Amino acid sequence: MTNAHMPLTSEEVAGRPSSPSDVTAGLMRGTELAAEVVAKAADRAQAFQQRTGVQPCLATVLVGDDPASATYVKMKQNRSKKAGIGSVSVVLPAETTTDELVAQLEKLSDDPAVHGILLQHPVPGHIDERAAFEAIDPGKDVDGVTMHAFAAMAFDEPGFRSCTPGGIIRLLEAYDVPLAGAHAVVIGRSPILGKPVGMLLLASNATVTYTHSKTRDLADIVRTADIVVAAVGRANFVKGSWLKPGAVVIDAGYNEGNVGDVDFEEARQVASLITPVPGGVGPMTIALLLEQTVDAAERQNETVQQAEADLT
Ligand SMILES: Nc1nc2c(c(=O)[nH]1)N[C@@H](CN(C=O)c1ccc(C(=O)N[C@@H](CCC(=O)O)C(=O)O)cc1)CN2
Repeated sequence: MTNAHMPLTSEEVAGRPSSPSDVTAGLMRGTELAAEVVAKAADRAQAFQQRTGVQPCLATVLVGDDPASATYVKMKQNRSKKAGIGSVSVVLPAETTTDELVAQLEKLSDDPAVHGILLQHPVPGHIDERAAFEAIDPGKDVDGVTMHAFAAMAFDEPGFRSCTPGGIIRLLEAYDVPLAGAHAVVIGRSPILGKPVGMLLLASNATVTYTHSKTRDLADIVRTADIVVAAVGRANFVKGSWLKPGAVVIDAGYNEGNVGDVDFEEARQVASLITPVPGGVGPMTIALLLEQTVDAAERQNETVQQAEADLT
């Protein structure tokens, strides 16, 4: 672990009051780790462009006018640009049909100038989101949302990881959190977060318990966890009293107003390490997206080179 990954004490958290009697968790600083990941991706993007004359390119697809989704897409485009990654923006009206969206994603999948595709979740309710995700070429699924990516995560095979889950694992590794044999409790079972993060933890030999809105005695189960991943989508849902002293708490919530799924003030007095919101998991999501876009460009270029070599 580099100095940049040393946990912050509460005293270092700008704007947060602390008292000498506080027993507080160290902070897992996603912003700093994400900056390192993005800097490396930017170097690779530049080297790729110098070598091939082609700029790695991410296509973002936004359906409808949800302001939060529009903000996240803008953040992804801005950070791509800063990292020397090109972006193509597709914005579709809220009344877009599943067939129209699928056609658009297939078109981007066939476009050799596009290396990665991101469909912003959630799409409007009338759209079959699974059908839309599956229209993304698995080789361009840099957001790790296709069944192909999920199977690769489940079988611990190389492939693109779902970005938030992949970012969470990188944070745990950077802070030397032992995963093998640890009991990880995942709260939430969404296809982009809860389900894949459990698969990745399992691949790292953690013992994983999935919980969700219908789980009985949730607090009692959470209290047995060495690692808690809160991905439930409800602001301040996880209370300090639910935590085992010394637990590592990953708050993957992104509720309105930059509020996480964990009651931070309570949890930090019980946990050993905790991700803040903002500044924890969120920045890692975008960092993984950019890193995987460069991976995709490199892999696609190798495939083209190989095909050309096979022809000669
Ligand atoms: N196709 C996808 N859709 C969605 C994903 C995803 O990974 N793929 N994740 C979420 C939202 N999300 C990205 O889309 C996201 C949410 C929050 C952040 C973030 O960095 N938040 C900051 C605070 C915001 C700010 O700086 O203004 C933080 O936590 O520090 C990034 C990405 C749903 N949809």
